[in-house]
Amino acid sequence: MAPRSDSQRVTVIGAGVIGLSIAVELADAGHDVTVVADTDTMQTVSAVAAAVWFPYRSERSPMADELLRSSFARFSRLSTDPAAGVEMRAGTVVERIPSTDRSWAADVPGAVEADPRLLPAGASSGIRATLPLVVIPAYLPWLRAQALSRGVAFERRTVTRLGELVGGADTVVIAGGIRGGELLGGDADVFPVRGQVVHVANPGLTDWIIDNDDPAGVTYVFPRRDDVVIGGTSIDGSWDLRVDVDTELAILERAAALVPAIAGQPVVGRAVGLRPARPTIRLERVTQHELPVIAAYGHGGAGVTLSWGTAERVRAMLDDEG
Ligand SMILES: Cc1cc2nc3c(=O)[nH]c(=O)nc-3n(C[C@H](O)[C@H](O)[C@H](O)COP(=O)(O)OP(=O)(O)OC[C@H]3O[C@@H](n4cnc5c(N)ncnc54)[C@H](O)[C@@H]3O)c2cc1C
Repeated sequence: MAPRSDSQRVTVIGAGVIGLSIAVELADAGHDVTVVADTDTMQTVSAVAAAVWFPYRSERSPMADELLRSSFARFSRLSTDPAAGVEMRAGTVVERIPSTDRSWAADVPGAVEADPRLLPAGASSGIRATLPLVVIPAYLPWLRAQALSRGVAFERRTVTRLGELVGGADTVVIAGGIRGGELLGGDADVFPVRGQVVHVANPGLTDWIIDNDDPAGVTYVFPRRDDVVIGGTSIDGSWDLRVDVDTELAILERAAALVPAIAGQPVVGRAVGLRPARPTIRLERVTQHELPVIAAYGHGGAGVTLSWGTAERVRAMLDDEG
């Protein structure tokens, strides 16, 4: 895009899915973007994500619904580019509690009531839907390459205080995930929700299944290309990043009960990540700092799901007030 007269120098702190999406979006809008991060993208929480478009453990509100919608539309478009690693895949969301929120399905084309005969024992209902499934090992490198091809610069370091960036940036966007509040004087509302996953070889599955209210523990099976991501756990307040062997065995057992083809498949990977949870996503201008700041963190278990909507909001904030 041609340089614009009101182009800003923007430093984005964070190279997870939120920071990278924002960087691409702002570069597309003609801004001069630098991403500063102290973790390689493939070592972030984003690299642990399963990752299907679904509003798990994140704010539900009209604003969040808008982020969901715009991200869905963007991922749908990206699914036509095989290099991006986004695939539209059919699957089932199992419901065990009659009051389960199913408002997310309102904007999903073709979402229908699941055939009760195909649901696991104990399910009260379910939804069949075709959703974006983001193959993270392909998608995150692709996203970073998209940023680089738009002229985004990358720096690998820790930002210890915002004052360091004065003179080099007109606006700072904080996309620091679980650490998002640290540079803003702390944020007591952010907390980790520990998630553990195991990857097994893909026996030829394409359909995904989510059974979040399985009484034995949250269970999901997301076939990617060569492997299948199986989860999981959802432990509020736990900072423990170690893979727990007993937890892994229990996850495999629950998943095999749900999808028998999983049984006996070789384990090819395992991971633990801390979802950056917050009662509300922090997506706003923050004043009274050394330079203009936009906060963009606290996406819980839906950072991939909400990423493009978040990036579009940040772009609008810069354009409206830049
Ligand atoms: C097991 C599991 C399964 C999940 N499944 C899904 C799913 O199916 N769908 C979905 O949408 N989401 C899913 N999620 C949630 C998703 O992974 C997160 O919401 C998302 O990754 C958050 O992205 P982020 O960019 O905000 O943070 P992160 O990926 O954590 O990135 C934070 C970045 O900020 C940088 N940083 C922070 N502070 C500083 C600083 N001071 N200086 C320099 N750099 C800094 C870090 O280095 C890093 O680059 C899952 C999460 C887990 C753990």
